[in-house]
Amino acid sequence: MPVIEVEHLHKRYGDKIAVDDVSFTVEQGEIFGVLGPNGAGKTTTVECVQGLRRADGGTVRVLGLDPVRDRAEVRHRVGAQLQESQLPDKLRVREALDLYRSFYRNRADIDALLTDLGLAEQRNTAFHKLSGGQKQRLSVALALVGRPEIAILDELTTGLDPQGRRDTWDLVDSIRDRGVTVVLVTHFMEEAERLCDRLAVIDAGRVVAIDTPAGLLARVGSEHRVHFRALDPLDDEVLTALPEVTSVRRSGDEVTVTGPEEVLQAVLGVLAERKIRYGGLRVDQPTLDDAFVSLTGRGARATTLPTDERSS
Ligand SMILES: Nc1ncnc2c1ncn2[C@@H]1O[C@H](COP(=O)(O)OP(=O)(O)OP(=O)(O)O)[C@@H](O)[C@H]1O
Repeated sequence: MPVIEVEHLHKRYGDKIAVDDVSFTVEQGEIFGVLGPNGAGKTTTVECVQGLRRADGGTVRVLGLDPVRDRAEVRHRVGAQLQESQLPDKLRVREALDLYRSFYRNRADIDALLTDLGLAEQRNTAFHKLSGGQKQRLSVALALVGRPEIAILDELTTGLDPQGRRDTWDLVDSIRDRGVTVVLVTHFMEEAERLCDRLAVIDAGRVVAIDTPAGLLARVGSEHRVHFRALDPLDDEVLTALPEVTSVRRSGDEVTVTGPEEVLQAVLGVLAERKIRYGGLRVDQPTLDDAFVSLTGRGARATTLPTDERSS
């Protein structure tokens, strides 16, 4: 059963079209990703879902409600992550949770939440003394303090180190395990691949694909790329003659061979057979980055708009 239904959402800021035409549904209990480069319209889309912005066209239903007209009800049932700067420096972790809890009809057990989010030891720590990862966990805790049915997490791991990012991913899994539907806004491919059941890829205000991570990968095919440096003379034909090889590229003694999953074994076999020494062996598998590039014609981390347009 869908808990969020967005149909032909359109939103402008003055003359600027932030969201052109976006449609998707989110099913109960899933982690749904909204993925796209900076300026694609992700935040505007989820702000319309939360009822924080009024759409200029299309319809949005959340738990069967109109998020603008039924804002009060939606606020109780949809938890959203706060931006860091929205908390005063001196506010302590426990105080922040107590305060935000008082806004909600359904109230989470704060001690259990602190333990679950690994913040029990920081309960009396002032906000400005928390590390980046702890601040991030607190913002997630604040999104959960009203025991929401849906949690919207926007750019959750931006600014975290790799360990902090992995910890946060485990946290998102555990939120879903509590039965909460998660909408995750991100421009990190790896994050989307690791966490999301399905995702909408948004580019320049439009949905370019909605699929599972595996489904998106399948769209770019399953070509693997084997890179190595040939330390002995090697004729390209030795490689192109292999049935597993679809292409061979050379740059000096650097060789890149593409083919299906079996291409690595085939290449290693022929190098061993001909006693050709090699170094720097590396294999690239297709990633969501490749899927993104093939869907949109550019990398996910690229900014889509020139600076002057983004500042308007
Ligand atoms: N309040 C606003 N007034 C004018 N333009 C805005 C406003 N908020 C966003 N925009 C513009 O609308 C477009 C979509 O912005 P939005 O923040 O929704 O994208 P995003 O995909 O979330 O980007 P990011 O990953 O950078 O947060 C961008 O071009 C942005 O500059």
